[in-house]
Amino acid sequence: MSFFERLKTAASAEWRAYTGHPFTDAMADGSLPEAAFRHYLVQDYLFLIEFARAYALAIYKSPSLADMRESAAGLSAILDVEMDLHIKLCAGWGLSPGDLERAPPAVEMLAYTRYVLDAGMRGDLLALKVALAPCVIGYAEIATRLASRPGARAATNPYSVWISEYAGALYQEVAANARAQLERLASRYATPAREAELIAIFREATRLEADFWEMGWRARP
Ligand SMILES: Cc1ncc(CO)c(N)n1
Repeated sequence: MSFFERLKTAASAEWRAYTGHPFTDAMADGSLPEAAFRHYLVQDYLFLIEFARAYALAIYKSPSLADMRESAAGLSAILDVEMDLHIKLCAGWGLSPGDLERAPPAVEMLAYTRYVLDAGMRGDLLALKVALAPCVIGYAEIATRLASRPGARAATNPYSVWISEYAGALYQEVAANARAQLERLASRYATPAREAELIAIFREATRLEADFWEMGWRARP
């Protein structure tokens, strides 16, 4: 079993709660109230700013130049591609990038990003990449599942743009690269003695991902 499969198996309850959250199903069938999505997306913009910092930390923590380049590509995928989706969707509600940056941060956003940054600061690159794994690999898995639902990508679904972005080839490739790098790092740095510590980080980050959906879900009118 691959390292990532072992992490997922060890945190299967948390992984299910995250990847199968009702918020995601409501995006697929278009029934999610706009207010909930909007609250989620504004907080997700703030989240991505902090995640960009986490990728910058991963560059710093990289033992090799190849690792450095991988994290630099991840950083660029956030700053130059993913955030454009948020800017475009929020512009439709009359929100500028400045408005988004000034939004009051929600505790769920703070808890998740602080957790990942802390795991990365006290740990090595593998620990940091384990903390980042639920994010990028999880969204790729969620979007693929949602895209397979009938009507999910239809123009009548207000969330089709979001689903198509994360189910699209570009994001799927970012996730596949992240997964491949995780396996390479695990083969170099994961020891049986470290497995419990790494599983604990993965489980906690996955739980905080589910809490992030829950934050949006609670914002339904
Ligand atoms: C909360 C959260 N997790 C993962 C992703 C994927 O990058 C995102 N944009 N937001």
